[in-house]
Amino acid sequence: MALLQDILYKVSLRSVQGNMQVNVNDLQIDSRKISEGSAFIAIKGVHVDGHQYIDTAIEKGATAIICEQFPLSLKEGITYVQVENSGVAAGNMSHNFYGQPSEKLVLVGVTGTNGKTTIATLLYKLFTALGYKTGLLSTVQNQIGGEVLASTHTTPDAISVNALLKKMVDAGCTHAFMEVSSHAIDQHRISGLEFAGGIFSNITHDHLDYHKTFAEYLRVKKSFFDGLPTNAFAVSNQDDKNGSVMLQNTNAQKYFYSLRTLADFKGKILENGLLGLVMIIDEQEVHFRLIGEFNAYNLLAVYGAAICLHEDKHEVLRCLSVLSGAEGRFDYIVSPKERIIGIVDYAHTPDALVNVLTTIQKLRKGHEQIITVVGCGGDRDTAKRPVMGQEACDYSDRVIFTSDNPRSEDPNEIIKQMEEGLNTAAKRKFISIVDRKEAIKTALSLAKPEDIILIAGKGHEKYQEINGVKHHFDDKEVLMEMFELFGK
Ligand SMILES: CC(=O)N[C@H]1[C@@H](OP(=O)(O)OP(=O)(O)OC[C@H]2O[C@@H](n3ccc(=O)[nH]c3=O)[C@H](O)[C@@H]2O)O[C@H](CO)[C@@H](O)[C@@H]1O[C@H](C)C(=O)N[C@@H](C)C(=O)N[C@H](CCC(=O)O)C(=O)O
Ligand SMILES: Nc1ncnc2c1ncn2[C@@H]1O[C@H](COP(=O)(O)OP(=O)(O)OP(=O)(O)O)[C@@H](O)[C@H]1O
Ligand SMILES: N[C@H](CCC[C@H](N)C(=O)O)C(=O)O
Ligand SMILES: [Mg+2]
Repeated sequence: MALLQDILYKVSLRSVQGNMQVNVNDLQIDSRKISEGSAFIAIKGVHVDGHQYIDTAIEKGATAIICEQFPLSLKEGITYVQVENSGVAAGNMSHNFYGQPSEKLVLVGVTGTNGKTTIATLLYKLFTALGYKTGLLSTVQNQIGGEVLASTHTTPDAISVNALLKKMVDAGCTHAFMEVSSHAIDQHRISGLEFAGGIFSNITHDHLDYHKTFAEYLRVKKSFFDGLPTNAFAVSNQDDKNGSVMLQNTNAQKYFYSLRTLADFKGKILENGLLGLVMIIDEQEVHFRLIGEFNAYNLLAVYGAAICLHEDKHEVLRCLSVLSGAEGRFDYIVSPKERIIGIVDYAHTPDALVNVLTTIQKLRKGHEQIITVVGCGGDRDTAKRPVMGQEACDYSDRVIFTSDNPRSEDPNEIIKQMEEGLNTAAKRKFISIVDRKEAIKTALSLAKPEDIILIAGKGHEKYQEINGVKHHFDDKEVLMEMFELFGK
């Protein structure tokens, strides 16, 4: 519980009608979650305008309304606060309501098209291994020390972020690592948070359904770094075309990592195989369990951030060398009899798919076929579908197009779009099987001893979302079931 006036600290107000000294029991951006004595923040969303739920919120017990426009008629006994931007207000108000939790621990945000979960999870594991009680907000799961909480978003809404950070503070966490998605930046889910540092992984094609242009996607990602304070650090990828642009206007202390040129955190790959990576980092040779060049970048980002947080370099590398990555990222199993390698990976962008497939190509000894099972999510960027379709065929011997999470779309239509524009060579390699289980089964039936099967796009996900219903589905579980069924 807090005074409305206090939780409006730092919020840009336009006008107020009613009493600012009222107690607020709870803060909500969703009228469906309102209880007695709540404050309701009306946000203009992608689908509907929260302002149309103001009266419903009052009927359910809201006593304070925060909005960008006052309703035509104001109700007696209710405090109405007009703000410049409801999304930004939600961020700042949540921060105040939950007692400024981000200022009570070291909070580091990770942004970029690919690698956020891997980097944030590695940082969580690293700092836990270094002896700190640590929190994590990620696509796969949220963690408060050892306690695991289900995750619904890559970056939760402002209220949930602050509620979770408060739980971390109350549980004694000193550090928290969180993914910062472009949707979250754009929707101000991170407004008001005090970051000790920010990390940039890379930026490639994704989410153009939402951001419309690549320039806008880049601008949104960059605004995270523009907003960092002077005492924070910003660690960026020197080898990404936009790695420098990202930090161009930040006030934070700038650092770069690179595998190719001189940089604050310079790495070199000596070996890259199924057993992991051998790298030289800061003149020290280290063996890591993670696979592929893209993970060498993730490891450098993690190393750089740990050094910025004043951890001992030898200790950091020693702890990092034994860590595994995040669930469902290059997760592989070898079949017992025919030594077929099944890889489950979360590659759901063109860049990630090429990275994972080129990594697999480098791992093969020569004769093995690469069989890829891949789909694209519904209600998401449609432009990436034909690109991912072509790439899968370019880098594999056989490809099975299937469903990812169709959501509200017809999965056959999505597959059709993946097939569009395939070149002649690609057309000879693919078949389409809409049922994902059948697709994986077919991949197994095609596989000869020692072949490599990549099942891309869903990684750790334990469901398939079809028309608003999440049905249990686990790529790794199905893969193991098929290994057994075929006795391979
Ligand atoms: C497209 C998108 O990002 N949508 C997010 C957005 O919802 P929205 O703008 O569609 O909300 P809306 O339905 O238009 O409603 C507007 C407002 O009215 C309120 N409302 C609505 C109905 C009602 O009866 N009463 C009411 O008060 C809503 O609570 C909301 O505040 O704001 C909501 C609250 O924060 C999010 O839960 C929701 O995430 C949806 C479920 C989603 O799927 N988002 C994905 C795309 C996403 O955010 N992904 C990124 C990761 C992407 C990546 O990096 O790969 C993520 O961070 O998870
Ligand atoms: N640094 C990287 N560069 C390019 N691709 C990567 C990198 N790290 C991981 N990948 C690929 O991208 C996939 C997703 O990785 P990860 O889950 O770490 O990214 P993310 O940014 O958290 O994704 P999301 O936006 O869905 O939260 C991996 O399964 C792998 O195929
Ligand atoms: N965070 C990403 C996850 C995509 C995962 C993929 N399996 C899909 O459903 O498209 C998103 O919400 O766009
Ligand atoms: Mg993620």
